[in-house]
Amino acid sequence: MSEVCVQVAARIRPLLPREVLHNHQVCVRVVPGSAQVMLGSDRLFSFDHAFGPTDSQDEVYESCVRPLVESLVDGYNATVFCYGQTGSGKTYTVGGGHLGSGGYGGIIDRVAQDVFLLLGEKRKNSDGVEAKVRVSYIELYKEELRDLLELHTVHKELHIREDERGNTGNEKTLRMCRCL
Ligand SMILES: Nc1ncnc2c1ncn2[C@@H]1O[C@H](COP(=O)(O)OP(=O)(O)OP(=O)(O)O)[C@@H](O)[C@H]1O
Repeated sequence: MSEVCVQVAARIRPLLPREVLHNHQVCVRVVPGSAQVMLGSDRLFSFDHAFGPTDSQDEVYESCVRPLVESLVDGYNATVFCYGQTGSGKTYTVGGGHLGSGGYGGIIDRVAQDVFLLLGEKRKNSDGVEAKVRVSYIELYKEELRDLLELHTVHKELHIREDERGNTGNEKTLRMCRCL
């Protein structure tokens, strides 16, 4: 991983069948062999990584996310933030299908697999290493938070808070932080 703390990757998804059907045209391309994206014929934008319609979930993960997971098990914080207009491919990239289903697995599946793999290696190679893995999966939609791991509390109001130690989370995760 380079020394830069924040990296930005652009991903261009393929046209969807219904877009092809409606004769939509491709208007944005990755400049071959570069991390630049050309909008129309003359507007060039540079990124740390640029992925085109044929680039796989694996390529996105290996270049952008795996190095972060490696840092994570060394004790660093890492965030992957996906941004884009509706239908641009955020869910596909982050959630995707399952890893087993023909390699379409998105970032979440791959991170989950690698976190345990790398922690296992760490435990094997160094004595006394202990790790706790906690997961929360919260949707923020129009100012409302929903706990996606507790579907029966879907309509329950959750609040993001900061505790006296500077931990940020909802009431439940903060309680867990206090227990650690
Ligand atoms: N790289 C890709 N390769 C193939 N299909 C893709 C790719 N990215 C997205 N798609 C398809 O494009 C459609 C829209 O993608 P997706 O649902 O991920 O968008 P989104 O940004 O999450 O939209 P929203 O903000 O509305 O939830 C889906 O049918 C998805 O399968």
